[in-house]
Amino acid sequence: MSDMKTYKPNSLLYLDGVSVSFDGFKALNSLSFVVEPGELRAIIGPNGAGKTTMMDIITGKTRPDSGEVFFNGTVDLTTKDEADIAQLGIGRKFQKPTVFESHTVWDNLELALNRKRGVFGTLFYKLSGEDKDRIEEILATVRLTHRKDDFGANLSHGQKQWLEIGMLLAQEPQLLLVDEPVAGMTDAETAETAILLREIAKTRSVVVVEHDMGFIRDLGVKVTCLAEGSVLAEGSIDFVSNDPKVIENYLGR
Ligand SMILES: Nc1ncnc2c1ncn2[C@@H]1O[C@H](COP(=O)(O)OP(=O)(O)OP(=O)(O)O)[C@@H](O)[C@H]1O
Repeated sequence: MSDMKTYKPNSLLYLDGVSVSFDGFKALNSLSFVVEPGELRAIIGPNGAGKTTMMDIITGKTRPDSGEVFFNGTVDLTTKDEADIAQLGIGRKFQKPTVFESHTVWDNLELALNRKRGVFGTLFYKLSGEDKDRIEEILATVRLTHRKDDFGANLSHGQKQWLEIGMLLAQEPQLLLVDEPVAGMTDAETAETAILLREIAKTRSVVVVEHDMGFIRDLGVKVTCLAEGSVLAEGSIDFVSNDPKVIENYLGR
């Protein structure tokens, strides 16, 4: 029993019975789910279901009142602060893009690469060939090679979102949490984002929260539907979207 408490086999992210209340309101109510290494997971659910709170718990912004949160099978995230958790390899992309508008796409990525090194590393830092290769690789992944010399300000909304995903990739997270990436994107950008996230999930795990059901369908991965702070249904998009509880609480609204 005690072994089970400290080792969660074959999980990159493990939540069990996580609850948190704000002024007596249960934002999370015994939330449990597991993300495997290399998995891309989609999270859906109505407004107020607890999706943002769930990400706040994983990243150490909010502490659960009860429940277990483990990273990589053994690391108890409830004992770590936000900086520790980022350092452990959990990256979070908020809904609004926050790229440096007066810097070029390339410089944004270079800055993100430097951030990983910390102050001391940056002091004696000169861009190595290896770093340049990594930036080129990230540019290709986030579809911005042709825009590398353009200022952040001149990118489309979708391209800003991709650049920010690229900036997170520069920090080599093992787990990437992405909040509503396609809100405000064109249809073409939305379709491309599904492909892009699938590519990214070949080398790390990704958890993506979205309301856009067409996009979720394009992802073609396991879906977890939250409602009232816990899991309502989980499985393929067809399974989840045909669940009467999901229709009643979310899709049919
Ligand atoms: N810091 C807080 N203080 C008080 N209430 C909060 C706090 N954070 C979240 N809540 C409440 O908890 C509930 C869950 O909110 P949460 O933002 O996690 O839902 P969500 O699924 O992300 O919704 P949305 O799709 O609208 O982003 C909401 O009713 C919200 O008002």
